[in-house]
Amino acid sequence: MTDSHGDPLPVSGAWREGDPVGGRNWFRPAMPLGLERGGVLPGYQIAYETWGTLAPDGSNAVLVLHALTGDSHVAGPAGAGHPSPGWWDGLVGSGKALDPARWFIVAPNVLGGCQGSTGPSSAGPDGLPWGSRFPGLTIGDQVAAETGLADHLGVGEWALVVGGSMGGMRALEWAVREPERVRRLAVLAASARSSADQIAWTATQIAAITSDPGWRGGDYYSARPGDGPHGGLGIARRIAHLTYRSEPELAARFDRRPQPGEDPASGGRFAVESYVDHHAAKLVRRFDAGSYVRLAEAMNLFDAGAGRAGVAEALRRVTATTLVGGVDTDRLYPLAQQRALAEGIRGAEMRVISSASGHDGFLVETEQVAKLLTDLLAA
Ligand SMILES: CC(=O)SCCNC(=O)CCNC(=O)[C@H](O)C(C)(C)COP(=O)(O)OP(=O)(O)OC[C@H]1O[C@@H](n2cnc3c(N)ncnc32)[C@H](O)[C@@H]1OP(=O)(O)O
Ligand SMILES: N[C@@H](CCO)C(=O)O
Repeated sequence: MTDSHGDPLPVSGAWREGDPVGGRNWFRPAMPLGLERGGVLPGYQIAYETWGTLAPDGSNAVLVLHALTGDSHVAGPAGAGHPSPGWWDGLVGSGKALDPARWFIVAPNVLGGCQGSTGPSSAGPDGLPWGSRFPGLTIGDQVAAETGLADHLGVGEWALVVGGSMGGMRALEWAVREPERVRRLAVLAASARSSADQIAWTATQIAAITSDPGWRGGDYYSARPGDGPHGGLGIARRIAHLTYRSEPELAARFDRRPQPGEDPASGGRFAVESYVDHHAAKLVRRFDAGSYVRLAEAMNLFDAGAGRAGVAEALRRVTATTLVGGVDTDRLYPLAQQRALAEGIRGAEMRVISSASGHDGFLVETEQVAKLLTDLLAA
């Protein structure tokens, strides 16, 4: 099976020998998953990694939920089956905020993703890639799959559920849907429902992918290598990446400088152009366009208040000790959205992460996030 670049998908990577703290496992429930938008998903799997050991009384389990293009590899180096190094390496490990000596840390790859969990690039019931037949998912469906994983692992109640961005949506959904199973909650750089601005940015990214002739209606997996919608996926990433960073940061880092050795006036690139090209190329090498579209749709549909008499009512269900974090320069999920979340959840505390990096601040400012989690875990 190939990705949108025509390269083999990194879906079958086994646990790497020598990984100091983690291993990847698969949860394959026997029951199909009924979906909120209709239909069922038969025979799915959730890839996950764990660090540490579940305490006999089950009190030390921590669920870490990744963002749009993240994966189960929260910590540790890149390697076979892990195209990127751990995205929160500064937070998980000996002496860190989430120390495996104390906590049993679980990180699943999201349902619909492409890093081990079932998604559009996975084989469907007939053995062929799901492609366009892969059903539309919601954040609620993804959390439902994760509750199955929690049952499988013997985790009745999470000591902490934490996530940023799309991971923050899932963390919030967990605390609203399963309040008795979430003792502490950390929602970072997210909101209770996707805003018009977020929907528009995401829809534009989806359009970039689906208008690439290589998309083939979502059924490009048997195209010859290199013939998938990698151009469209790269444009989607360029758009997304700019929303993840801040304007002052780009000005300070790149200004109008040309990329070394290139002249923008003669067909060369500005340094900032080369920077977004680089991030596009990197994502295209490690991510599947079909997953990007399905996950982006789920984010756009997210509204914690849907079917629950509105956001205020939904947030009232949360019983977890809650910390909401936002990044002061986040132009995609502005602070006002996290403030509203913190106001709506009983007893929740609001923390502001100071960063030049915009939305990506929740990934970059690991020291501040570590402090936030350490404080919450001490509560
Ligand atoms: C929670 C999650 O699930 S998120 C998933 C995790 N990973 C990703 O999303 C990967 C995409 N990257 C990102 O989102 C961000 O880069 C982060 C948050 C991971 C890291 O942010 P930062 O440390 O600030 O990195 P920054 O945005 O400056 O990018 C650095 C890269 O740009 C490259 N770069 C910088 N300037 C230029 C330039 N002018 N031309 C080309 N490349 C450039 C660097 O060489 C570096 O490359 P590398 O990442 O291949 O080593
Ligand atoms: N850089 C992150 C940000 C999304 O919130 C990602 O790609 O998942």
